[in-house]
Amino acid sequence: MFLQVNHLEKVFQTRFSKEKTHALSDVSFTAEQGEFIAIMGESGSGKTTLLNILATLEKPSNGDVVLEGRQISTIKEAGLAEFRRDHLGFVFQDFNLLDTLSVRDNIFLPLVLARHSYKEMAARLAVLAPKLSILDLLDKQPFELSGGQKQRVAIARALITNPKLILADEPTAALDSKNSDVLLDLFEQINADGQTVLMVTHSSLAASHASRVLFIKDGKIFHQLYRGDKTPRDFNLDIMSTMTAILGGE
Ligand SMILES: Nc1ncnc2c1ncn2[C@@H]1O[C@H](COP(=O)(O)OP(=O)(O)OP(=O)(O)O)[C@@H](O)[C@H]1O
Repeated sequence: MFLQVNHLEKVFQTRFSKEKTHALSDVSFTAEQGEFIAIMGESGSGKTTLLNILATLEKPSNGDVVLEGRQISTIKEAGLAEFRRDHLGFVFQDFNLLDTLSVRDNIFLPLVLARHSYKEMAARLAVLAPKLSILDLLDKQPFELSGGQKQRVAIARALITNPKLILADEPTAALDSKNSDVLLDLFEQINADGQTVLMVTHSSLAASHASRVLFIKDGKIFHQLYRGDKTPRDFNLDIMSTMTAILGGE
């Protein structure tokens, strides 16, 4: 099994108050390599917390995550940056591009940190840039780009290391429908190449491109839907009715 998430629990307690928040109470699921999974649930249901635990940015209060046989909570603090760099790709809502670097150097950054040669970086970018339609943006600075362009650059940066697991938090939130479609098509293509995508989204339209949708409610997996041979349009209707059931408290 590529990814196993076992009984994750996360309790937040702020230093100044005794009040505890159970962000996750018991989340378990598994994922095969090459799946495209969307995670949905109402605001505050724990989606970002789940993604942050998978990203090794937060530690669970209980439970564990096993990625390709490796229990990620046992990785020492000193090894975490390297683990993230070598195994994970991140696509977040705020693009986190560095304005002092060109677009090309922003994309190369993870590979520079991993000490890859310029030749190798250029070869990988030559494959990715046309797919993301960013060839003519490479010499610009991030502040010269539109939101959709920045997002595509951030995606190139996430993909350039060829990560097996891509974690995306609301990747279409800042995009118009055309750019959202480009991004979602790309995620579908990535899956065909064997990479696994886990995407948190509020958009049923975005989720309808996934092969499976997990719904979180009260800190647990409330329901899951498989796309099967449904078109995104039909799958979208199923997703919307499940969301209505969750919001309606049925
Ligand atoms: N660092 C933190 N300290 C304390 N409480 C937190 C922290 N991070 C999240 N929480 C709480 O945990 C719960 C789950 O938050 P989380 O951000 O995971 O939800 P979400 O489903 O991603 O929400 P949204 O859809 O609004 O982004 C919320 O009640 C939130 O207030």
